Amino acid sequence: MFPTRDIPSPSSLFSAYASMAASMMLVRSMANEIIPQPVRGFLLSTLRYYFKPHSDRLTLIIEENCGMSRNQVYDAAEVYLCTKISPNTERLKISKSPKEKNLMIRLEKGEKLIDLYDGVELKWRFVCAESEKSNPNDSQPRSEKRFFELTFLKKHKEQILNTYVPFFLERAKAIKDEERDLKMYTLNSSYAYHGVKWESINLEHPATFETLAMDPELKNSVIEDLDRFVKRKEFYKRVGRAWKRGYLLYGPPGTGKSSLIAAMANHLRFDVYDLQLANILRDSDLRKLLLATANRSILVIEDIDCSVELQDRRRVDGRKQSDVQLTLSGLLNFIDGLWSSCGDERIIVFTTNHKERLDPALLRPGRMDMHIHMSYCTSHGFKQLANTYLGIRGHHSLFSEIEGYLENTHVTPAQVAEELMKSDNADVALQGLIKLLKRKNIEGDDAAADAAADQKNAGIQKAKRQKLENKPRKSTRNTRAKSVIRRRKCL
Ligand SMILES: Nc1ncnc2c1ncn2[C@@H]1O[C@H](COP(=O)(O)OP(=O)(O)OP(=O)(O)O)[C@@H](O)[C@H]1O
Ligand SMILES: [Mg+2]
Repeated sequence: MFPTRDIPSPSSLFSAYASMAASMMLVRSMANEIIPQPVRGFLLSTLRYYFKPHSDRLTLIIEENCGMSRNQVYDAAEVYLCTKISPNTERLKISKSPKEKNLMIRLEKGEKLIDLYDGVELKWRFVCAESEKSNPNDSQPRSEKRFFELTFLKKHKEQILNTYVPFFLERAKAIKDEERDLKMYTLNSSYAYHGVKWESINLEHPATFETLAMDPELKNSVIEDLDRFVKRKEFYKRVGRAWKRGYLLYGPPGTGKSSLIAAMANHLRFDVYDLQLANILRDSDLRKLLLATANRSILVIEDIDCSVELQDRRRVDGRKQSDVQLTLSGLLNFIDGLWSSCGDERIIVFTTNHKERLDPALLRPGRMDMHIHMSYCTSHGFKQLANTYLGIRGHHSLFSEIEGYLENTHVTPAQVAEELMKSDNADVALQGLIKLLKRKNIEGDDAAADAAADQKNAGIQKAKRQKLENKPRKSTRNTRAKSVIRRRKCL
């Protein structure tokens, strides 16, 4: 049952209203006489403010521009809200420019949506309003003012401003990173004449951690290491270290070092700077180049064992010796010192085919955080490649033969991948691989026999040399003695 109330008659309502209006007029005329005008105005506006019904909601207006520049909160909201589109949304805008990979989806004007954050309900509305013309005779069309309205209960104001807004700014950044093309920067070819410059192209390397054939434990530890690194901004700040991480990738050619770098870049959505040291002459140029690199990037120095043989370069390129002033210690000191503290989220990767040839300065503990060995193809690596290239997920009758060969044959993942690409027919491709493995196996045996023979020969040669070294010394002494005698005789 609904509670019943006495409903006043229209005539009683009218007389109550008339008497209230009369008393208001009386108060006003008395006030007009007693209270001076400025004070009266102030009192009236204060009374109006306090007796106006107040909403328990707060609305934030997020305009497209702030002064001359774009409002980052607006741009972030636009991107973030695309992920919140509900089945109730009726109108959306879609677009795609030639340079973009994906469709861009945005709210249409007047559309509303609801977001939930930590149990708080947030109402969003996208508004496009035509701005007023300052001069009504102006023939220019009215400009459109776009903004978002974000409405929520006032009691959540602190939470929304301090955590929700930073949260969607961060989310939008991640979404944009995901959408944008990765870049690969290389040194421009006319470097010597036009000074230090990076040139970029889109990095469209398809390598990912899923397609990379490598020891699964090692692969997981690299992924975990990268993920931990990007999450540790506060940690690096707290312990007073530059937010950088160094990886040394070593292994024979064709074992996937460059592919691993591409997989890292694709995983983190970081740009890559490929620093070809052979093109740089001076430490000062190197510094300029390094300072021109952006945050959230991977600096790659490939074949470090070859590129730092600076003395040899002097002879090769024929430049004056004074022109060539790039040193490994200059590079390492700068990377460890100034450069890494000038930016955030820096990753440095060195690669080499010969770890044993590297300068000990590079291998010193603390210099490269992780040493990653990229090995010849293992049975696990082969299965990964068979899955990627031939789509074989489970077992295949030729696998055991192949795995048997792989145990004692040195074949790189690049060579295996090349064989597997030769036919769409899995049997044909795998037979081709077996042939290669057999050949390699024989070559390997021959090579081992050759190596053993070489070793034996080397032993014999060494013994002979030692013998000869002993003889000449005597003979030299004899010759010298004879020549002295001869000279004396002459005298
Ligand atoms: N571990 C791997 N997993 C998957 N594919 C691989 C792997 N290693 C090599 N490949 C294939 O071989 C090609 C060459 O490999 P990559 O350039 O990564 O080798 P690398 O170790 O960098 O060789 P280099 O020492 O000569 O620079 C790659 O494009 C890829 O197709
Ligand atoms: Mg490489």
